[in-house]
Order: sequence, then C-alpha cells, then structure tokens
Amino acid sequence: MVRVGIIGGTGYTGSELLRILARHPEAEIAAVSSRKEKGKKLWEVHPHLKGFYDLEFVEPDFAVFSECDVVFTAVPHGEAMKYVPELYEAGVRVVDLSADYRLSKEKYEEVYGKEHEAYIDAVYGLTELHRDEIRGAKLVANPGCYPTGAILAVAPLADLELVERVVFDSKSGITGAGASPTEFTHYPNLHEAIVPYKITEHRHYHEMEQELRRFQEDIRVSFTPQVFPGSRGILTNAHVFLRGELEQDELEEIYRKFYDGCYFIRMQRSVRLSYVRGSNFVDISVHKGRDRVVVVSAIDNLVKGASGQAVQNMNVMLGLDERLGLDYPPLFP
Ligand SMILES: NC(=O)C1=CN([C@@H]2O[C@H](COP(=O)(O)OP(=O)(O)OC[C@H]3O[C@@H](n4cnc5c(N)ncnc54)[C@H](OP(=O)(O)O)[C@@H]3O)[C@@H](O)[C@H]2O)C=CC1
Ligand SMILES: CC(=O)N[C@@H](CCC(=O)OP(=O)(O)O)C(=O)O
Repeated sequence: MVRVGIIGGTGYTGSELLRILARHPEAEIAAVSSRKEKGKKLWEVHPHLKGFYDLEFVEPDFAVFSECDVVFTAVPHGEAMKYVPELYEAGVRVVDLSADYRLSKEKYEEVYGKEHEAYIDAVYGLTELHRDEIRGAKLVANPGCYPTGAILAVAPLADLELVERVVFDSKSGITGAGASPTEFTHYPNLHEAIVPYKITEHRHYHEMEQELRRFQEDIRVSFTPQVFPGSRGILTNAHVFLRGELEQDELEEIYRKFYDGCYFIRMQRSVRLSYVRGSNFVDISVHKGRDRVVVVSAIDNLVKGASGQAVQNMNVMLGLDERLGLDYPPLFP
C-alpha cells in the first residue's frame, strides 16, 4: 500500500482528499495535519467521514510526513513552500495543491508580489496534457480550479494554432474560496446573486496563458471569474475567435481526436454542472456560432479542480491506473 500524508487536512481540499482516498484500493492514509485541531479524531472535524478513519490530526512535522511515500500539501499559497523542499529532498513524492509551484519563478514573483525563496521546477499537473512528464515526477503542481476547465476547453484548438483570441467567462461555486468565512462568502451577500470579481485581473489568467502558450505562442487570452450561490462546480464558456472557418463536425472531430484515451474527458451535446458534481469528469461541448466558436466546460472544482486531479496525478506518478479511487458516476441531480 502507498502511505499517504495530507498537510492541511481541515480545509475543503484536504477533506475532499480524505473522502476520495477512503476507498482507494492502493493507498492508505498515514498522517493528516492540522495545527488548530491536532489531537482530535478526523471525524470530529469531518462528521461525514465518521466510520472511515480512526486517525487523529497531528502537527505538520517533517519527522512524521517524511515517512510517507506521497504527501499532498493542501495549504494556502505561500505556505506550501515551507514544507515542499524538505520533503522533496527526502525523496517523498509531493502533489502541491497550492499555487506555489505552478508558474515559472519569475512569473510567480510578478503575480504573487513576493520573492520565491524555495523554488523547484515542478510538472504542471493538468493530467491529460502532461501525463508523460507526471509519470515518475517527484513534484507535481496541481493546477488552479479555473485554469483546469479553461485550458482543457481550448487546448485542442490551440494545439493546431487555430486561435486568434479566447475569452473565458467562468462561474464558480463558493467552496473555491476556501473554508474560512469572509464578507464575500457571507450568505446574504451571495444568495440569489452571481457576483463578478477580479473582473480583468485574476491571478489564474497567468496559468491559462502560460499553459496555452505551450501550444500556441501568440494566443491572446482574457478571463473573467464570477461566483454563484452554490457550493461546487465551475462552468466555463470559452468564446473562441478562430483563424479561418471550421464546420461543426470538423470541430467535434478535433476534440474527439485530441482527447482520445482520456477517460475523464467526456464530449457532450449539452453541459451542466449537475452532470459532473462529485466526480472527476470534465464535460465539454463545442458550438459553432456566426462570429465565434463557444466551448463550454464543466468540472467539480473540489474534484477535477483540486483533490480528484491530485489523486489522478498521484496514480500517474506511481504508475497506477489513473482511475483508481476516482471511477464513479457523478452525483445527479
Ligand atoms: N477550494 C478550492 O476549490 C481549491 C483550492 N485550491 C488550493 O488548495 C489549497 C487548500 O485550499 P482549501 O482546502 O480551500 O484551503 P482552506 O483554507 O480551506 O484550508 C487550509 C488548510 O491548511 C492548513 N494550514 C493553513 N496554514 C498552514 C501552515 N502554515 N502550515 C500547515 N498547515 C496550514 C489549515 O489547517 P491548520 O491551520 O489547522 O493547520 C487547513 O487545514 C490552497 O492553496 C488553495 O488555493 C486549489 C484548487 C481548488
Ligand atoms: C471562488 C474563489 O474565490 N475561487 C478562488 C480560486 C480557488 C482555486 O482553485 O484556486 P487556487 O488553488 O489558485 O487558490 C479565487 O478566485 O481565488
């Protein structure tokens, strides 16, 4: 069995890792950290997991986590870099869910406005696009939730250098903002509302641009995020202005070919968040319009947008079937 550690086990992504790994046939949870809840049983903090684990939260000590085969760092930006280098040096495989290793060092420092003192080159963990590099990698930087749905929506067209420009318009459930309550997430401020924020300047834009430029260097990208009053899911409408004309059946064929063999990507006629809820699937539909192509993608932000993709990456890193622990239907409706 693979011995797994989770640093940051009380947040939404930590608890989702525990939910997914509870039935993983090749992995067992060896240690889960929380500084605030240390000494408490996991189920005391996560009652929905009662009966699945008898472990207690522990401090995020190197002596404990360096005994693991794989560690997930599910902690805020800027905090993961306090743990990752030591574990990496000790030969522990790390999947980091924060933004600390997703961008180049220079880009990170520009976007996050501080020096990165513990930089290591990591593989960007968008599994379907980097599977070969992830196999055998020691450090995988799990992508942000918005970039996962956005990049996958456009990669097949960027791969053929067909995109003049793309405008991503994304709507996220509120778990994307983490477990700590804020004015932004406060119920009266959010219910019956769809709230745009960081309308022209969201940090995830840089991840989208970095990844899509690997396919097409001159691609132009714009991104506007919004939140809706639901807990899970990100729906992205990618408005793609193409170079040249493509018919609907040609578009569909490009996507089918590009994602051939990708179990978690499903081409659909219509896409809804409720068709992917609780699952690691990415549903995509492609629509030719008069002036543009619209590609719609849907993910569960806590699964494919975070912890599910992190487990998929662990599976690939260890040479396991990437579906292990993740192969179940979505929770509909
Ligand atoms: N929510 C989402 O949809 C997504 C989130 N992410 C990223 O995943 C990471 C975790 O997100 P999320 O679960 O929402 O975060 P939360 O804010 O909900 O939880 C953070 C967790 O980290 C622990 N923690 C905080 N600071 C430290 C520290 N310095 N050392 C050790 N542990 C610490 C906390 O426990 P304690 O303080 O008790 O130790 C807690 O368990 C973030 O980087 C986030 O950006 C990525 C994709 C999607
Ligand atoms: C709704 C909401 O607030 N979403 C978060 C993104 C969460 C995420 O997945 O991204 P990171 O891992 O990069 O934090 C935001 O806009 O910052």
